[in-house]
Amino acid sequence: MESKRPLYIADADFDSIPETAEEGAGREGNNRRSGQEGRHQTSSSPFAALSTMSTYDQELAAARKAASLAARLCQKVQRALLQSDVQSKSDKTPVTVADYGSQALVSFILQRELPSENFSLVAEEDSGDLRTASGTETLRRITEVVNETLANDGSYSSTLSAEDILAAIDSGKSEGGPVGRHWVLDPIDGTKGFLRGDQYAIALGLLDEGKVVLGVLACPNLPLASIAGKEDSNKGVGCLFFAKIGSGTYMQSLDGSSPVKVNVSATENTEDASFFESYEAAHSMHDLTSSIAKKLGVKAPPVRMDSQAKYGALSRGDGAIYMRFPHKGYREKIWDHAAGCIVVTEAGGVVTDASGQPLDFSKGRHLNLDTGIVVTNQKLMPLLLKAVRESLEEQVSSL
Ligand SMILES: Nc1ncnc2c1ncn2[C@@H]1O[C@H](COP(=O)(O)O)[C@@H](OP(=O)(O)O)[C@H]1O
Ligand SMILES: [Mg+2]
Ligand SMILES: [Mg+2]
Ligand SMILES: [Mg+2]
Repeated sequence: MESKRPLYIADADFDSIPETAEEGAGREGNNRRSGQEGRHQTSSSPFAALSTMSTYDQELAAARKAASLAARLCQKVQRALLQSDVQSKSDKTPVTVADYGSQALVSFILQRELPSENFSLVAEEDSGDLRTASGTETLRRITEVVNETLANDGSYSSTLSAEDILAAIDSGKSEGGPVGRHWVLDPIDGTKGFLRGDQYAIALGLLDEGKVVLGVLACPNLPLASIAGKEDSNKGVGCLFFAKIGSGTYMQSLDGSSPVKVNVSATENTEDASFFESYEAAHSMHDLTSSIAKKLGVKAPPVRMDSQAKYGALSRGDGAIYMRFPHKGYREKIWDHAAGCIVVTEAGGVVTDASGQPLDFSKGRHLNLDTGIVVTNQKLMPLLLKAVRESLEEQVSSL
């Protein structure tokens, strides 16, 4: 049964946030910080900063609402996925009714909640294929599922036409860049995981003058409890991670439980540090990450997972390292990392390219990267970068 409760999340919700993730969710996992030694705790209450800072609060509330509602849409489509809901894009990657529907819904909600003449959205999908004769049925399904989701939520009285849906999707064509504010959206990150019934995420970030200032990750198939050491990690109602610059990272269940603050693993011991990587070998070189893990003495096998759910899981200490090394020639997109990056950094982690440089989200729709992306805590990063350097050198010399 779908809940009909509107998803609007007011600032007052922060009043009930418990002090730690353990308190709120009764989670397992033994490799996290014992106390709240987070960088942003300047007062006895972890929420003082949130309640006094007004910057980006409205934007964050709108982003949480948009991502939560988009997650409901995706869950509905995933439950009843039809073969006709899946298309292939010109670059041969898959796209579904849910990718388009999620993008239309998030775009609609952001524009409704935050009316602005300067609305700018950098998003993955466009309506090109939907405007062709073969896209007509897909567009009908998208329109239907978006309107059903809006009607079930009940906060808006609007019914969107097929033209409104196309326009909402195409608002995502912005080029982003270093000036002004730009929303960055991956309506379904990990479409291949979504199709397999595995992990996927709705990833929404906000850039202000080229920097990510807030991020929301809705992960409908990620359990609220730690997945560290678990075989079956696809249960429960799903998680919503959110972070605002200078205010830490919080997690709540997608059905609206109280948010809890999360922190990355504090482990300083590489042997205990399990690592995440893409499930898809085509997205990241598994042989290279295996050589890096070996140099670090990592004992556990890699945790292979689709989407930015990896950043979410890392932000709460389910594992300590995430490595991503695309095959030669691939250009990373900003929507694949913007939300995940701030979710991890606000939880005390570090995200860099393979040479240790921070990711630069100000260059347009792509990231200009040196080889790969690595993520871990501050203590482990120098060791990880050293192992990466050595493994990359060995890879070059073996050619
Ligand atoms: N050859 C490739 N190398 C690296 N990443 C790729 C790729 N082809 C697609 N991707 C990206 O990898 C993302 C999924 O990452 P992951 O492997 O962590 O699940 C995809 O996001 P979408 O699913 O939104 O298209 C897509 O942007
Ligand atoms: Mg895609
Ligand atoms: Mg993606
Ligand atoms: Mg996507």
